[in-house]
Amino acid sequence: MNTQTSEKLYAEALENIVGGVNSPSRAYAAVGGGAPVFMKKGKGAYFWDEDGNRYIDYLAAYGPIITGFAHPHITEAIKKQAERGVLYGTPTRLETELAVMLKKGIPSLDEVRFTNSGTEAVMSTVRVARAFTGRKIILKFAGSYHGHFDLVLVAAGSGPSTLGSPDSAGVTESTAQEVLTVPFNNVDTLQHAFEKWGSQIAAVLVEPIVGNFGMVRPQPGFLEAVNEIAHQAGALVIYDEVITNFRFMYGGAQNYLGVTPDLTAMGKIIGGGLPIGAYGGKRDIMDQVAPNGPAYQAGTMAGNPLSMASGIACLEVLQTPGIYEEMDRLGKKLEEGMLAVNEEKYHLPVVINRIGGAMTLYFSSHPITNYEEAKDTDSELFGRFFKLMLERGVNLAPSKYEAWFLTTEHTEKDIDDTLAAADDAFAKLAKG
Ligand SMILES: Cc1ncc(COP(=O)(O)O)c(C=O)c1O
Ligand SMILES: N[C@H](C=O)CCC(=O)O
Repeated sequence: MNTQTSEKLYAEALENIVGGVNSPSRAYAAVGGGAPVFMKKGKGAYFWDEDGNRYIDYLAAYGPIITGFAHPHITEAIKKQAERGVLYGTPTRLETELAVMLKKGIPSLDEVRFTNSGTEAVMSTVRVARAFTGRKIILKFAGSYHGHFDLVLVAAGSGPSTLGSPDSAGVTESTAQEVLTVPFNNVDTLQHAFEKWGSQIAAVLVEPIVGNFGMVRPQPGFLEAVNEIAHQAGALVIYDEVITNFRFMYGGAQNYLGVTPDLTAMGKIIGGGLPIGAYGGKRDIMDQVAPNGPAYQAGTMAGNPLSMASGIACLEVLQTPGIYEEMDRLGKKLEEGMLAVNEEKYHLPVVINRIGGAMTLYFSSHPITNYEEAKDTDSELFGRFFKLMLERGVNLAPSKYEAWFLTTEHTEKDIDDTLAAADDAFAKLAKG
């Protein structure tokens, strides 16, 4: 495969953009290095790089592109809005329209507020929880990722853990002291943390289904225990649904699992690929937010008409009957196909965690239920697998900690082609 143009563009980018990328996850540091492929255009489940190579894509831009690239309904909505102006700095009917759609999908939202990114959304929920409870400490789970504001860059997963910097430089010791980190899926340590610090904990911040040390389900009863322990101590529960909202069904992971938080942070899919974040929850808690209450949060671009129009169009597409069932069916076929071919021919240590159309393949001989187990998987094998798949025209996220996302545009043939690529890649790995 010729990737000369990507290599040239990467060299130029390195001269001008720190690390050559605008988000560290996009570098290939965790998969053996080299120039990331530079994409030029995308359509449906495929994109094409600057050298004209075509890839079946499972990155989905780290999750937002659930309807595939350049979906006609979303593209049309963006075009129409762009012609009317991209930003007004006034309220628009689009904001209420999207807010109502979010509320219909996720019934725990009495009121919402839009932001420009998932990071801002989570950051705002933390501020609101502190304002509401008058407490300082946030308890979160090791290896989860909640964006890049200071507080959540303590023991953070995804990009930070991939690059070996889960505790970012530049985060002050006093900020780090405001965070407690415990293992996911472990009620005992959660209970102990609350026994010691309970009266100072403002909120538990949790990805209800983890997407940032791979896809990891909560064990039965775990999220119920989180609610019970937190509420007993007077703390709130915040779900970070930036990855999971509208991912497995038309609603949140909270609907999918049947558990309800006090506050929810959202992002990615709800903007249809344009920058967005949102947060919401119970009315009495959300009424802490300015102009109703004393917790300030704002944004020049927040609720901008382009992101609203794109988000509305994306959620309209996701209301198509059967769409989530089909992503689940194709995801299952991909999961079972890779496991079967490996078991039959190669016997590599492969574990796949899948929920609907989102999955992670780990090179591991043990199940993955928490961050420690995700760390203890073979990074070197994953790096080689990633490159072998890329050479065979299949694009994955360049990290063993990220998810593969199916879109509404992947077809049976795409899955068959991906399975053929995986068969080939496994064969090379098995040879050593
Ligand atoms: C669970 C979770 N929370 C928050 C974020 C931050 O969102 P953004 O990158 O839009 O700031 C991400 C991803 O980046 C995420 O996966
Ligand atoms: N896993 C992260 C979000 O979901 C990756 C996004 C990024 O860091 O660019």
